[in-house]
Amino acid sequence: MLSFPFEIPEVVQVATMVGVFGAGLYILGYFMLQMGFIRGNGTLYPILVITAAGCVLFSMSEEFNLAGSIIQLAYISISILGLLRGFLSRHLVRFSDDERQFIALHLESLKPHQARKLLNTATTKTYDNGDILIEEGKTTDFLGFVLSGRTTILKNGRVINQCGEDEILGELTFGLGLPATATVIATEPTKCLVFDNIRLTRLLRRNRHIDDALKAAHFRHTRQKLLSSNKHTLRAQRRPAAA
Ligand SMILES: Nc1ncnc2c1ncn2[C@@H]1O[C@@H]2COP(=O)(O)O[C@H]2[C@H]1O
Repeated sequence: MLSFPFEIPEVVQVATMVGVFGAGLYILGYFMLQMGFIRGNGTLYPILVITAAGCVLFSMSEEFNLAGSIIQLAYISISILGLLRGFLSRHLVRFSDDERQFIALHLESLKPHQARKLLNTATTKTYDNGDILIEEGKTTDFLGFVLSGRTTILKNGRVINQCGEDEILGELTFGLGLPATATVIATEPTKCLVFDNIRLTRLLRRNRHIDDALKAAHFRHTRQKLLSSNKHTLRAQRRPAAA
């Protein structure tokens, strides 16, 4: 029991007050977690738990309780492990130049460890001139990012656009199980980051943040494609008139 040079009522003993403060922190942290204000795998929640557990543990100096102490020590240890894991996954992730090219353009809102998870579902593939990446009308599981080269987009056998470096292909029907809206043919040796559909779908189902970031990237990109497609149509319409 803590002793003080002056008399204070037992109910406001420092250790008790610290314990009550710790209990308050536990409740506050859990409330914020359940309300979605903080994330369980972020930094704030484990820090709150460590502080709360430390306070409750300190309050037990008044009256030792083995089971209570074990729980507090376990909370502290697990939270430290969680913080360490978060730190390592944030600071030890590495990307290849190709992956960095994709992240810089389309995944800026993702944290490095989230981008790493997403890119773990992709591999680099090369296509020769004339290779078909996607066939119109067929259900495709192709989702790729063009690292270099050139592809031609055809609809009903007619060229409607061209896509090259830094563009996404297969995004219009990805995850929808619908037939591809166009045929995509490599018209130069083309290198792409191609996502493994099954692994990617599994990851997106588990991780809403990555799913949102990828959908946002597809949305922005589709907008750009629409503008470039409009330009392509205008150019094609002008050509016979100029001839
Ligand atoms: N007008 C267009 N301009 C550029 N790319 C297109 C156009 N229409 C379709 N595509 C691409 O061709 C792909 C065919 O498969 P998806 O429909 O899944 O996704 C499509 C787009 O990535």
